[in-house]
Amino acid sequence: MLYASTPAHEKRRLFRERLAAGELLRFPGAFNPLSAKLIQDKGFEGVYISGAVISADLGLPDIGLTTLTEVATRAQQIARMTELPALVDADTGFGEPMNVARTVQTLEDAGVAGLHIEDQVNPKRCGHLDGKAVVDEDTAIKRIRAAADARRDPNLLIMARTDIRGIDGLQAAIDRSKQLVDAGADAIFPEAMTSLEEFEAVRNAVDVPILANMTEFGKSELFTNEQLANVGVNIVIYPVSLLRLAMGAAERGLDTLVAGGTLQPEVGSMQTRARLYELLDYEAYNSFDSSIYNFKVQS
Ligand SMILES: C[C@](O)(C(=O)O)[C@H](CC(=O)O)C(=O)O
Ligand SMILES: [Mg+2]
Repeated sequence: MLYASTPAHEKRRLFRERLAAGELLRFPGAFNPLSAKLIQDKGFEGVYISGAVISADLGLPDIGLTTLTEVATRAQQIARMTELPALVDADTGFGEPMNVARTVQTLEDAGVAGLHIEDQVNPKRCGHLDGKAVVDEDTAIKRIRAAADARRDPNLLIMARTDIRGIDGLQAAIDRSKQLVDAGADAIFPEAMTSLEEFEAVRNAVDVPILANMTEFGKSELFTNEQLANVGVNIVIYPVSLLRLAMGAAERGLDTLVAGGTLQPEVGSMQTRARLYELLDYEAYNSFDSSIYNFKVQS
């Protein structure tokens, strides 16, 4: 009921513990706090908070238009609704290294377990698009160093994302990943890897956890959990997937309504009122006042 009971520092500690255990941790992207509850209910290990989703949710493209305040607000709303660790996309860190430091402290206060900062220039774009540009080595290193130094909870996971693979190739991604680990990154997000062999090459080059981005309509094939675990990937994200599924369903529903003037044919595919109330733990609110949940719901 209300918010999750696990304090943020405890979520971070448990996240670190599970990462150290070496299992593949699955983080679907929550497009809102309610979907974070669903992700937890289905037994996943964590929740991803995607910059692309926050932008799309606001009706904007993912080109660095969102502000730290907007991202931190959404991250807090999502993170507090789940016992699971939340990993948030901090894009390029919202400015210079000193801004990156403030970004880290603000997101730490928002209760996330980890965040990633990428080496793209601004305006940035989706890592799976062509025509990206990255900052030089020195700037990329300064961002990560500032991030690592800024956290107050040593268990807050600072992940460095590099977008260089799509520009200068795999070897450049390996070199930069190593530099970012030396700069203090706790984990590496090699963006837009094209094959399992590429993930494996990054895995073998660094001594920290690595993340695979299984975004649809991108550069990577949608590898299975087993395939990713076999090449030593530690975290897999499905950043925009739930939003795409929900928007696909919403569009089909609206088409049905336009065509037939009623949503009756769609009711069978909707989440029921009973299931929604179950996810919201509606009945538990009777502990405040026994007249809150004193009705029967049709399922
Ligand atoms: C992971 C990502 O940074 C995100 O914001 O979710 C995006 C996802 C996407 O646009 O498909 C990315 O740059 O890969
Ligand atoms: Mg992003």
